[in-house]
Amino acid sequence: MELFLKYLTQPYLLTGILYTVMITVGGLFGGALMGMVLAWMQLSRYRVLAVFARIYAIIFRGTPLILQMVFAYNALPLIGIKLSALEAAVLALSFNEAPFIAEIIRANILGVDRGQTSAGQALGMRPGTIMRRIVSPQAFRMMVPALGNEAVSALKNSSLASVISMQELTLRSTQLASSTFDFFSIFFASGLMYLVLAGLIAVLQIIIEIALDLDRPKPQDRLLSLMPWIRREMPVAQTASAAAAEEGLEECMPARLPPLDRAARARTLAKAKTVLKIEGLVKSYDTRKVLDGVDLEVRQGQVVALLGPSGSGKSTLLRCINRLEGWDSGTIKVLGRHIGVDGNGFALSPREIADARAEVGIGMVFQNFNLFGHLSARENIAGPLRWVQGMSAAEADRRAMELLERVGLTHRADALPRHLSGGQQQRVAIARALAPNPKMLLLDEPTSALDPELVAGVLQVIRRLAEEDGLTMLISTHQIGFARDVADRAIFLDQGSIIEDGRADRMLTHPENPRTARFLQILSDDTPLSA
Ligand SMILES: Nc1ncnc2c1ncn2[C@@H]1O[C@H](COP(=O)(O)OP(=O)(O)OP(=O)(O)O)[C@@H](O)[C@H]1O
Repeated sequence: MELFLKYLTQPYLLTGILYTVMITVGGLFGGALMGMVLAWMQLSRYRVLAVFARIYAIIFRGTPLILQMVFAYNALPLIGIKLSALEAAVLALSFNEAPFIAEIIRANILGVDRGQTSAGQALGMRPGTIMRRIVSPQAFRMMVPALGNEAVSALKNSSLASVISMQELTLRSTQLASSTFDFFSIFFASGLMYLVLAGLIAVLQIIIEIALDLDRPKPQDRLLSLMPWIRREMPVAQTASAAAAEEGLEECMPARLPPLDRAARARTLAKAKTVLKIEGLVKSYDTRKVLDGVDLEVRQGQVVALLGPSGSGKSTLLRCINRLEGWDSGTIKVLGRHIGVDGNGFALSPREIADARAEVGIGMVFQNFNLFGHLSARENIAGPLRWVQGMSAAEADRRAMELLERVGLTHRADALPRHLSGGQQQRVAIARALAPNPKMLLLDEPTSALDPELVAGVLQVIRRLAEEDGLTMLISTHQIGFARDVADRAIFLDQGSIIEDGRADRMLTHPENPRTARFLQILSDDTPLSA
């Protein structure tokens, strides 16, 4: 025991720890930098970069680190690169760690829901902004445990540097043991030192996880959770009316509003300019045609309900308009401008498409809300205003609160999306889409992911946009009553083609095409007709 304690505090071993830490930290730092580059290459749309990254991974994951260290220390001098033992160890460990860290980064980036990227694109964010502001913060939170494992593994691998005479902890323990023959005490002490270092990594990992935890309890709650014997005062259960007020529904659910003055709207719309013009749009996935020659013209202020059976191509059509999808042939012009193609007919880069989206101004609301999961309701709105429109923080914040007030959610401004109900999330998503004052709003089944009691609040918000703002809207919906009351025009899509197009109130009560009639009949059997 005495000997063990002596070795535990011996300067010779303690300085060995210092080298071990230097190799580990250097290797991890270099590995992380190279790993980021490799991950970027693998995710790049340029296939050749991905191939290079793969070849690198095969070589450095497939050969032992000990050989790589020997190569860096003994072989590199042959081509004029002379490194100290420390430099060679750090270099080899960096090259060895890089493909493992790259895979951790890549897996977690791919693990972020695709809808987050679509929402960023629809808001006009450039690919770099989406990666930096939306994807990376979410991916990093998920990759911390795996990076912690990698750090412990690098710590243990640093002991292989003893093979190139690096004076780290393992080599010094071995040297000491061979001169004193006190193997047990020395290796026991050195093992304990490795354990302490690994423990420090685990503590650091926990601290980072707590710091990044969006749901972390307030400090006083955390203290209380360590003392389960202390009984906490619990909030009294909500009454139904309090729950409704919390939902913001009271304000959003007045008695059903009177129908639109269709004659007046028709007169205004007849004079309005064309906002959207689609000609001969054809889109296929593999060999299957999903849109088959769609022609459509929408005027400013017009509210168009897009109806059709599941799989008829409604979402695809909306995504094409915003260039979230490419297509095979045909043209789409928004306010006279092609999104995705320059004046000479050449395809734009993703960055140029993002700028075009932001300039043209098309808002998009998704079926699954696609709020940015790591940002509060307020930041979901204010963030894109700062990053895309270049607004000041104060101005963006003011606009966010103004819009949250419009959708009845100022009291939930600082809540994370996952702490909001589906209806509240969709209302925040609508506020976010409205924030940059879009010329046109595309809504892709905005209520289909909601519980029935939350649908009305969202529909009322949309209806106000039509009536009070005169916003041009294209809404894919199965809410026939809502479409009949709010839309000026209804379009029925079947197998990628528009088979009926007319005044919403007429078409939805007296459809001409038998397939429209059958579809409406099925819906009316299943769902209540009014919003
Ligand atoms: N990324 C994709 N890859 C392959 N096929 C796809 C893809 N996205 C959609 N599809 C197919 O295209 C067809 C049209 O899909 P779309 O989502 O546009 O229909 P929809 O009318 O919006 O349906 P729903 O009402 O169920 O949302 C469907 O058959 C769907 O399976």
